[in-house]
Formats: sequence, structure tokens, C-alpha cells
Amino acid sequence: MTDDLGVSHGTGTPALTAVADHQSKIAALLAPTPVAAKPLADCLGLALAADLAAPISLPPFDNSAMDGYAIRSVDLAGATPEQPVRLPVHEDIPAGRVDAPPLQPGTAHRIMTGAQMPPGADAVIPVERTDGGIEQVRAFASVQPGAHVRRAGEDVSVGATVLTAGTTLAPAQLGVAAALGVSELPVHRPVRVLLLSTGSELVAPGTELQPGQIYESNGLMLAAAVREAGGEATLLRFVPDDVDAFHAALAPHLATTDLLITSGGVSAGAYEVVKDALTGTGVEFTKVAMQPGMPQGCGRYRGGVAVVTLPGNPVSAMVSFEVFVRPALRAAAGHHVTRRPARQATLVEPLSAPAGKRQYRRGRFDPATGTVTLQGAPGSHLLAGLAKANCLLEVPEDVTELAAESTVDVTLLD
Ligand SMILES: Nc1nc2c(c(=O)[nH]1)N[C@H]1C(S)=C(S)[C@@H](COP(=O)(O)OP(=O)(O)OC[C@H]3O[C@@H](n4cnc5c(N)ncnc54)[C@H](O)[C@@H]3O)O[C@H]1N2
Ligand code: MOO
Repeated sequence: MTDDLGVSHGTGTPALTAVADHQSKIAALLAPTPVAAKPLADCLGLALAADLAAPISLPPFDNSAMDGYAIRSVDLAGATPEQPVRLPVHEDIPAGRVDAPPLQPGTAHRIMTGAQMPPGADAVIPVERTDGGIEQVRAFASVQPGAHVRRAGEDVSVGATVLTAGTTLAPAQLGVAAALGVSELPVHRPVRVLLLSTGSELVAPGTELQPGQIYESNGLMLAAAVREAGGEATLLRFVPDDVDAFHAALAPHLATTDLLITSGGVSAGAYEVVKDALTGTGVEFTKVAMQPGMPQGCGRYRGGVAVVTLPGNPVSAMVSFEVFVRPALRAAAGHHVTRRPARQATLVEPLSAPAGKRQYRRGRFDPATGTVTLQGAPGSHLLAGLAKANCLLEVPEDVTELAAESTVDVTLLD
């Protein structure tokens, strides 16, 4: 028997965990977050926790769609530029005026966009089709009954379901809630994520690199990914490679954390602090049949906080976040849409992939041509390729070669 490194073993080599199985395990770790009412201004990006029924109709009353004159359409029958119809103007109705007297036959009320239609009028003639008169008006065209009138309830009828539970609240959803007079909405609290990065070679961007050091990037990148997914992120960087220091760093945050995400320190080396500290606390480590992102772990720290341990290689960490964490995080925070948009695309160049692993390559999808171009080699340290990519290509476990022009599944990242 030969393992994924090409090394021969006896029959005791553990099988790789399937991607779907690890996804399910992580999804099962996160319970739905609590629900609370929040002011609309604080709801952007959160998931609505209950259907929203319209407390009023929209528009609430019949109103004019144009600046012009409220009239009876019969009074303008036959009006043309050559033979205009002349009507006396009795009232001015700006938006907000509600005491305009009923329109008498053969007269006009000057009316503004959004103003309530006066009783007796059945249409509006826009000012551009008239001479714009104040005392009297000459209309140069006829209009159909109902022309330029916005009817009460034509957008929303009172009681109708306007937004369903699980909707992610974006500007338009907040807009319609405000238009309905709703000031706060029941929403799920975001998942509170503690990000922890270890590694004695890591230093903060902005400082000078000493030999053997690299800049810490996973923590910042994953914190941004958590926020982009609608979660709350707290970042703990430069936790020393020491088991006691690791537990001490965690302790003050446990009561306010739903999910701990670590990166690094989980593979097969001698200084794997995450693995050393979390083994025996309820976290299990495994190798998943994917590339990048093979070394993974998850569980509950001392029976409480959910834990996901991501591999340290930066591309592995980000791809693993996309595949395992992001959908679980969104589901727990009540979002019905947990997955990013998927497309099928035509591969521009051939590629090779390892047998028995699902490969995620970084690509640029061109929506105009439906093609996808690889961004860099498969190596999981190649962060610049990820930064140029707008999608992940998925090569199934049983596929080792794809010719140019093959159809591939891609997940859009932006
Ligand atoms: N003998 C084996 N070696 C390795 C295996 C294996 O199965 N057997 N797996 C390889 C794979 S695949 C991966 S992925 C990595 C995962 O390693 P770790 O999760 O233990 O991560 P580290 O060793 O701590 O770091 C890996 C790499 O990433 C850099 N790193 C780590 N954290 C950060 C950070 N916060 N910001 C930027 N860069 C970071 C670190 O410097 C290393 O270069 O293991 C392989 N090895
Ligand atoms: O899984 Mo590692 O993620 O191949 O670099």
C-alpha cells in the first residue's frame, strides 16, 4: 500500500478523511447563534431571524409619479400641441399636503411627485406636456386614466411577507424595512471567532525581518475572511510555541468565543504547539483528502468552545477556511445562503492533480467568455496567486489530468 507521499506501508496506514465528512463535522460543532432585535443601522450583513410581514401598504396612499397636474383624464380628451386644453388651476399640492379639496370637473390641481392624489382626479399630466401655468394651465396632450398615478399597495400590501427568515440583510432589504416604518429587526448575533496564530518564526508586518523570520499573514487574512463572512473576529498573534503559554493565552477569551480557529502547528514536525496543546482536550486531528489543506483538526476545547485547526501554509489556511469554516459560520449565524456562487467554466490550459485528493486550484474566471485561467502552481505557499484569483477550481478526487477546454466547477470568491 502506498500513501499520499508515495511511501509504502503495511495495511495499518489510516485512510484520509473525505472532504464532505470533515465539512459535516465542523458544521455540527456550531450551534445557531442567539437572536436579538437590533436597530436597522446595525443590521447590515446579519441574517434576519423571522419573516417580516408588512405593517403597512406601500405606497401607503395613491400618489403622483410626476411633477405636473392632477386632472380628470376625460377633461384632456383630444388635447394636442395645436389644440391644447385650457384648465384653471385651483390648488397646489406639494408632497406631504393632505388637505387638498376634491378636484372639480374641468379644473386642475398642480401636484408634485409623491404628493397624495386629490379625490376626483384619475391621472396626472407631467409638467413637460403643459405650459407650466400657475393660475391656469394649457395641456398639450391627453392622458389615459391612471396615468402617472402610483396606486396604494401596488408595491407591498399590508400583511404580505416582504423578507423571509434567513435573508442576509443588504442595503435593499434594510431600505424596504425602513420604508415600511420598521425601526429594528430580529437578527442572529454573528459567530464570535478567536483567531490564534503560533510560530516562533512569525513577526508583525511593519517590523524589520531578521534571518529566518517571516511576516505573520494568516491571522490578519483569516480575521478578514471571518468578517467578510459576517462573523466577529478577535486576533491573537504571536502566541509562543509553548503549551502552557498557549492555554494561558486562550483562557481570558473562552467565555466570549464561539469558535477558536488556529493556523499552523498541526502537521508532523517536532514543534507542533497547536497539536501538542489541543490533543486530549477534545480536539481530533486528521488528514483530509484534499490539496491544499490536508492536515486538519476540529472538536470542542474541554467540552466547550468549538475549535477548528487549519494548516499553517497560507493558501492551505485560506482554502480550508473557504471549504470548511465559511459555510458552517454562515449557517450558524442564520444565513440561508451559506455557499458562494458556483459556475461551470472552460479550462484554458491543461492541469494535473493528485489521485485520491480533491484539488482546489486558484483561478481567474472570465464571465464574458466563461473561461478560467489558473493563477500560479498548486503549492500552498504561493499566496500571490491566491491574491490574483477570483475563484477556486475544484478537481474531483478521481481526476488526475484535465485537458485544455475541459469543463470544471468553480466557486466565485468575489
Ligand atoms: N512530514 C510532513 N510534513 C508536512 C506534512 C506532512 O503530512 N508530513 N504536511 C505538510 C502540509 S500539507 C502542510 S499544509 C503543512 C502544515 O503545517 P502546519 O499546519 O503544522 O504549519 P506550520 O508548520 O506551523 O507552518 C507551515 C508553513 O506556514 C507558515 N505559517 C504558519 N503560520 C503562519 C502565519 N500565521 N502567517 C504566515 N505564515 C505562516 C510557516 O512559516 C510554514 O512555512 O505541513 C507540511 N509538512
Ligand atoms: O495540505 Mo498542505 O495544505 O498541501 O500544503
